[in-house]
Amino acid sequence: MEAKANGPNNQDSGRVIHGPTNPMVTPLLTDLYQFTMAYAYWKAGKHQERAVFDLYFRKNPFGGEYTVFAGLEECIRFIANFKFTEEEIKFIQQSLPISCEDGFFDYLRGIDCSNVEVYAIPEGSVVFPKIPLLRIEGPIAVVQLLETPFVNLINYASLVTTNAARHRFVAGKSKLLLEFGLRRAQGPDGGVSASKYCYVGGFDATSNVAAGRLFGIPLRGTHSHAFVSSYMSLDEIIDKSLRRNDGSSTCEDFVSLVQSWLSKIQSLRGIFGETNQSELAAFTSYALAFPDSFLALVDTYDVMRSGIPNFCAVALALSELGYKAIGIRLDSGDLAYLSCEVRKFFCSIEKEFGVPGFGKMSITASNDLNEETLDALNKQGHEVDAFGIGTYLVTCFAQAALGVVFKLVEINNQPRIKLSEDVSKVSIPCKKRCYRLYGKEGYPLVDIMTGENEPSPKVGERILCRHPFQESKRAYVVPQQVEELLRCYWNGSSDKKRETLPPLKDIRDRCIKQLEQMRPDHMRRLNPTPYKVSVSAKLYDFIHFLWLNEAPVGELQ
Ligand SMILES: Nc1ncnc2c1ncn2[C@@H]1O[C@H](COP(=O)(O)OP(=O)(O)OP(=O)(O)O)[C@@H](O)[C@H]1O
Ligand SMILES: O=P(O)(O)OC[C@H]1O[C@H](OP(=O)(O)OP(=O)(O)O)[C@H](O)[C@@H]1O
Ligand SMILES: O=C(O)c1cccnc1
Ligand SMILES: [Mg+2]
Repeated sequence: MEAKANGPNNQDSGRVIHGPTNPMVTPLLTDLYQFTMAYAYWKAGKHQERAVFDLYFRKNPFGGEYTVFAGLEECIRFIANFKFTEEEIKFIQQSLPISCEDGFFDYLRGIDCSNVEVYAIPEGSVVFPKIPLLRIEGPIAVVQLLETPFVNLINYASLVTTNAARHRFVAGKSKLLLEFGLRRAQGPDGGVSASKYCYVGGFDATSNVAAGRLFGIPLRGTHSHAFVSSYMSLDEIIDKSLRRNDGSSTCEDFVSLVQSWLSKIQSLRGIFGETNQSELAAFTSYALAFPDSFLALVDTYDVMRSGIPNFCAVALALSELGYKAIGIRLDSGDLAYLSCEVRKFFCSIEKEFGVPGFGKMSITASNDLNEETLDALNKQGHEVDAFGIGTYLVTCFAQAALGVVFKLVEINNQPRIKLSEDVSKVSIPCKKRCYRLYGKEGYPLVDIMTGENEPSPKVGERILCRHPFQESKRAYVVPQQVEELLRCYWNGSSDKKRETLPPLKDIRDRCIKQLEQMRPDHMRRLNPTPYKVSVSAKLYDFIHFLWLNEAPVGELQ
């Protein structure tokens, strides 16, 4: 699925930067108006003017006070290979008015991103509203064409990474989190991207095999109800033999061994009803196929009256042959109550039959889980070890989009501002530098934006941090650590040093580490404290000077 690499400078420490993961990501994956604007810039002779754009979002998603930034690598892969094919040029020509001059299409033929620079916050970082995630500088016509694909590549990636991180936060560090969303995702790219970015956000594994291959994400899975209901009786099992785990001998009739264990469980536990025999057949058959890693879905008929005794009979038979079953999955019912009942049952079997570790077998839960249900389970008390989460996670059910924007902040070294009746939509002008200032306790305290040529904040030196728009909101900070946020990830064909693209695992590690470093009150689900985002005193004054300059003075009649 990797597109060919054909860009101007697509070497990363000697490695080729491949095209975007999804071959649908081409220079045509943009809005028509980017081409009409590019034409108008060209027609006016303005297309080479040097522009600076900021890519940022305005509000944290899911009612939270943090966001995890993701999608950067795909953006860099895109620009490293940005080049129109002849066929694409023809299509653009057909799509624009016939009056558009041929010279524009010759211009498009020649463009790539060798004059573009991208500064970005490292992927996997915790980020906040208004701070540029990317600062893109280059010829205005080219950078304009990048707006839509960049916003597209970052919006969902950051949203779903944040969603995954929030699920991880509620589930707790010790739980195994499995992403099961492919079937419910918004199309194939939604599915593959979800698997990639849920891993970044702290999930442990995915059921999505394509994502496992593309990104090296661990693959995990159980089995479905169809497997259980496809069996009618134990007679269907033809080859009943199973070699002992140590290879010393073979049990010729594993089915009978399972049945004898089931009788022992029934007599010892005083269970008089019959368990479902087709379910027993399915479990036995699955154990014969995977004796080393037996895990059964136990809720097809009745969890406590059938699924669990059947599972235990198979697991005990396996144990007699030296194998250790993994555990069960629950996919319906009251997951808190059932998981506790199952754990008690496992523990009693461990005691009654003297099978060490039986009580600790893994309990996986699935079925329409989300942050709220995980939270409810925690409050009730449960015995679940692993959660399989699909629909709510990958569709980002609680919030449809992050609302990433791409705004012009400077052209030909002239700062630009976008005004709005809604103050939160006023853009912050100038090519900027951004810093994270850390406090005494090691927590990030505030992010601050300054003009490009202002001196950087210094450790131990007091600096005034101002709310960009509210005059009365300001604070002095003496940082204990200063981290510059924007780093160079793309510098066209220049020799300037740039960051290499880290492996996905490193992006995930960064995300987990940064989330752990946040002050807990920013992270809590109910009424979290907003993290402060500020500007320097100088930038504050400039924003307001420009604002007054650009806003027309009204006239009262
Ligand atoms: N103890 C619990 N506390 C809060 N929510 C729970 C608890 N146990 C399960 N849930 C959630 O309740 C919902 C139950 O859904 P629903 O009633 O549709 O399923 P079900 O009847 O259990 O199973 P089926 O899929 O067979 O219909 C799911 O979203 C599940 O995650
Ligand atoms: O519930 P989600 O978070 O989306 O997790 C994935 C779901 O997909 C599977 O079955 P499916 O939903 O296809 O069938 P089921 O509802 O009958 O279990 C699985 O059993 C989960 O229920
Ligand atoms: O492996 C599983 O149990 C699984 C995979 C996808 C969806 N639901 C369950
Ligand atoms: Mg379901």
